[in-house]
Amino acid sequence: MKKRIIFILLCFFIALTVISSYSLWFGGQAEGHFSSFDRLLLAGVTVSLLVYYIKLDKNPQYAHATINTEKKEKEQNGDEFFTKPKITFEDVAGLEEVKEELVEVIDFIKKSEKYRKMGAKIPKGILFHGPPGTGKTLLASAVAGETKSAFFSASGSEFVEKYVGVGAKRIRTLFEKAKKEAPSVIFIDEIDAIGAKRHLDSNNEKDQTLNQLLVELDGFNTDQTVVVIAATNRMDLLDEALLRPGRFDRHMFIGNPNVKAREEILRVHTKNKPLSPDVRIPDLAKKTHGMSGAHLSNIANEAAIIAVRQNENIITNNHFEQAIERVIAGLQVKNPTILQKEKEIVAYHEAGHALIGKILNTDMVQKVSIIPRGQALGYVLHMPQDDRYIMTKEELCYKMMVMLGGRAAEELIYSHLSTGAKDDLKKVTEVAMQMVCEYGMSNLGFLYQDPRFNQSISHQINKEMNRIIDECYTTTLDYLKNYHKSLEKIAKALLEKETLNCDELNEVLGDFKSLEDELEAV
Ligand SMILES: Nc1ncnc2c1ncn2[C@@H]1O[C@H](COP(=O)(O)OP(=O)(O)OP(=O)(O)O)[C@@H](O)[C@H]1O
Ligand SMILES: [Zn+2]
Repeated sequence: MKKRIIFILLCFFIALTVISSYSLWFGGQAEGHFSSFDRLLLAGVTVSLLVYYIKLDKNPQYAHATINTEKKEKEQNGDEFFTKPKITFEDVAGLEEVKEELVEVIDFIKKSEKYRKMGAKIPKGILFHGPPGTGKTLLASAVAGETKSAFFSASGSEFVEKYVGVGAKRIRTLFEKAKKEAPSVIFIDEIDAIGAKRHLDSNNEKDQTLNQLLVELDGFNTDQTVVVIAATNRMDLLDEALLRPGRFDRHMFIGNPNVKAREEILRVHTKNKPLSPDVRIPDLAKKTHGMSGAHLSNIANEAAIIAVRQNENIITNNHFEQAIERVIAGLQVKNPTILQKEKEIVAYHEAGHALIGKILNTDMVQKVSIIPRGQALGYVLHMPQDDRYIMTKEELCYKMMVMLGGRAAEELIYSHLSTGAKDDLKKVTEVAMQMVCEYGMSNLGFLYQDPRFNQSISHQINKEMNRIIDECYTTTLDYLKNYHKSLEKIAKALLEKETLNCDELNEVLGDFKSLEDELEAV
């Protein structure tokens, strides 16, 4: 309203100024009505009004109408997804392994010409998967920031929920725009919203959107530097077509941070905050086991808010304690003492797996961790091995013993059983079943057995499987008893650091001798 009144006034004064000058320029009738002073005054008012009007026009409050039309135009040509982020890898704390993998992609975007000359194809699709709030979005924008690329960010749910019927069209526009602005990074968060498994009988909006996405992924040429990054918390839901080579074929797991990474994340988020000397970031990192980067950034922010509310100009350790309590309450996490006890059990369980692996010298342990991942409370990652087509009976037994190492360690240390070995036991049972029924490696002889067709023998099969598993378990327990000190060492290190890589594990074990080494020594 105000803007309109000023506009009318402005027009009026411009008209008056023109009329007053008319006589001056053309010697007209009006000469007698306007003195030189009047003309000067009129011109002054007009100029002031003009300046005021321009100022109003720039004020967002009054520029609303213009913004709305601009927004509509942007939606039509895909600009609504577009930004040029300033974030770099420095703003992303931890996640070192993922960053290392991404360096290659960054190099490609920066020096795409060099790669193209060699006939190398651009790594097109990258899939970030892992729990929420772990920095997937942050990392994707950092890739754009590091390479000074255009960043197009959209969420899968936007394509199906808000714009029913136009999802496919919007995907097309998004890719067209990104190609035009290349080098560019397209980020599609919550890809599962459009990329979930398709059903044969349906041809709904979602399937059309997904089909369009597949077409676009297949469609771009090698001379266009466009990298597409998608993110999901539910990789298991995705349609296999999306994960095929040439589409999202590079999968990177973005997990919750370990204690060291949590410390770094807290440092990033407290960088510009006034901290009291009693705030010890390493201690805060220890207290926030199992939390994501988003939780930690939330804690830093909450602590600052609490300090302001208490009229203090510096954030103290007490403020952080309160903030952590609030976030924990929000998460409805079990109380910290139970949490600590469970963490210990998980530490011994995972240490058991890793140690049996080392004793038997089976697959090389790449990483041991007590940070929850999916349904598992901890995990041991083995070095990817060459494809094996044949395994000996001994190797199969070793495999089962590594799987049983978790449960055996729990029994040895706590002498009671927990539910934590469910998955291990399932896998062990499968191996034992194959040994008895398919590989002829039991007292039942060489016959291929199918318990579904031969009910009468299923009792004997179960007995054999039990015998094999029991023997493996007893040996595993004996090994752990003999190597008790090493088990303690690994568990303690895990409780302290939460993850151990191959070198760190070897360091913890010191001059460790595997069974093979021992035998050789004899
Ligand atoms: N590694 C990290 N370093 C610094 N800050 C982090 C990190 N991880 C998460 N954060 C903080 O948490 C916020 C949320 O992270 P982000 O949106 O990237 O998570 P996400 O994995 O994409 O989550 P979602 O799966 O819910 O989309 C970030 O804005 C940042 O403040
Ligand atoms: Zn286990």
